[in-house]
Amino acid sequence: MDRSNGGQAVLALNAVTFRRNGIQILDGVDFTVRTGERWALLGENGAGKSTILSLCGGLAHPSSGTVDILGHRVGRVDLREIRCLIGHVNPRHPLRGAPSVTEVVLTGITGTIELPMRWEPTDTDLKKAHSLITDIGLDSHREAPWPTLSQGERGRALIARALAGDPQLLLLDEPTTGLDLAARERLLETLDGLAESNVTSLLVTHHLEELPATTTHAALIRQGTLTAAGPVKQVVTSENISKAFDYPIRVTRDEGRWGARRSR
Ligand SMILES: Nc1ncnc2c1ncn2[C@@H]1O[C@H](COP(=O)(O)OP(=O)(O)OP(=O)(O)O)[C@@H](O)[C@H]1O
Repeated sequence: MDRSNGGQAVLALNAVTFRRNGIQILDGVDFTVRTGERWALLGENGAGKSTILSLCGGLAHPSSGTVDILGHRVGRVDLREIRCLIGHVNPRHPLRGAPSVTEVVLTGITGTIELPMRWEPTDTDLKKAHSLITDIGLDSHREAPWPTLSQGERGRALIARALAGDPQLLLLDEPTTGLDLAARERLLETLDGLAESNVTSLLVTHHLEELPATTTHAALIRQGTLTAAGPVKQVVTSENISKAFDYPIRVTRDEGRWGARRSR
């Protein structure tokens, strides 16, 4: 396994292409995410971000090239085995009925959308779920039914759900989309808090303002091709962002957080 830069490769994409219905969606995508790194994947609408995330989550196979997830080559192993090592935070998480926050978080342990019939959590499972709920600041909503939660509360509950499975990799698909200012800041605080436990993560977003301050690396994608990838300070620059979005943008950084304005 590749260990350069000190960390083990958690994700390695090499010369990845992805085609659907005769359309080339990804072309020659290369990047490696190592243990403890927190990556952001940025690009305009339709650039191919979600497609990369689904390859990284073992939800799709590349048309050519290779994808290695936690040392497993996609195509050579049962993808279900890989998926249980990954926490996938998807704001469009499909949920029926009205499970409580605790029940939703417990589904991170069972690896299912709903709690399996006749499955009972052990005391350890419950303690773990409750401790994660405390960590994300939802103690007072522990037994609240899902439909009554705000979008921000759901976002945080889904992060707790993803962590309940002790993932070796966390994938976050636009986790702050649609949140109000305070809810977004709370969620970013939660994500920054995860940095202390050295969780390896890959977060997809369109907006620089939605990058956690603890982001270590970034990849920029335009029309299915990476235009830059590497340490965040080198990648998230006015020049690189303007190129990726094909628009003149001035990038700012203040107290660790990024901002973007049209450059004049
Ligand atoms: N099954 C498919 N058949 C044809 N085209 C597809 C298919 N799936 C995705 N695409 C196209 O591939 C491109 C990349 O889609 P993807 O969802 O990965 O982009 P994205 O960067 O996540 O976009 P957004 O920011 O808008 O969510 C888009 O142009 C999309 O229309």
